Amino acid sequence: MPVLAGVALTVPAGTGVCVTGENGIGKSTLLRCVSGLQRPDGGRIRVLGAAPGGSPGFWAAVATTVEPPTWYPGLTTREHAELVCRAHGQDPDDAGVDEALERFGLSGHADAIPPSLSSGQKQRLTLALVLLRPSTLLILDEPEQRLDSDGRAAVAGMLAEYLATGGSLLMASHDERFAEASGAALTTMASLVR
Ligand SMILES: Nc1ncnc2c1ncn2[C@@H]1O[C@H](COP(=O)(O)OP(=O)(O)OP(=O)(O)O)[C@@H](O)[C@H]1O
Repeated sequence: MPVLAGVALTVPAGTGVCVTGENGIGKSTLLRCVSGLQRPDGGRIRVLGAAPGGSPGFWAAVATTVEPPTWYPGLTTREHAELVCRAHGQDPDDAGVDEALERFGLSGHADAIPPSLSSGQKQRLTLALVLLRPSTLLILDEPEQRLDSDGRAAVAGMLAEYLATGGSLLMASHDERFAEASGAALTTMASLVR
């Protein structure tokens, strides 16, 4: 049985869209297809003018948390952030690794390895890493999950800042207040079916 049928969605450049809807309705499947991590049986998906996922250029422009992160054995929180910066051609100091860890409340855990962090701290690190690297489009699956209320407010503010500086955002969320605070337009999964 198809999960998604007749779904149409456009995210204009420089805007944010948040898809809401009940458990199992297909939000993650949609984000996986848009990220090129899952291939639909039919239909057409264009991301930044091309098919998703097929080129290094796509992954240079698109930062996503749709796929759960895996951690490098023995590398600390700070080293993960430095690695992400270097992989994207940024000097970690210029990119503001320490500031990013501070913003995400991870300064005290900079020298810890990610598996030792709490689930909410791991989610903070995951978001810190996608926001630290340069990108044109963020694709986030329930970024608010496992965050406390201060963390949600802080991340919503950072997403609003990302949009204000020209980025585009597609996310799924169960928290409408969080999505609104991030500056994303809310749309229900059901309303996307034509
Ligand atoms: N790997 C898989 N194999 C088979 N079916 C899957 C798989 N992943 C998801 N599904 C099914 O696809 C449907 C949509 O799941 P999806 O994860 O996209 O929903 P969702 O809207 O993101 O849900 P949630 O709000 O719980 O995160 C569900 O019926 C689910 O059972």
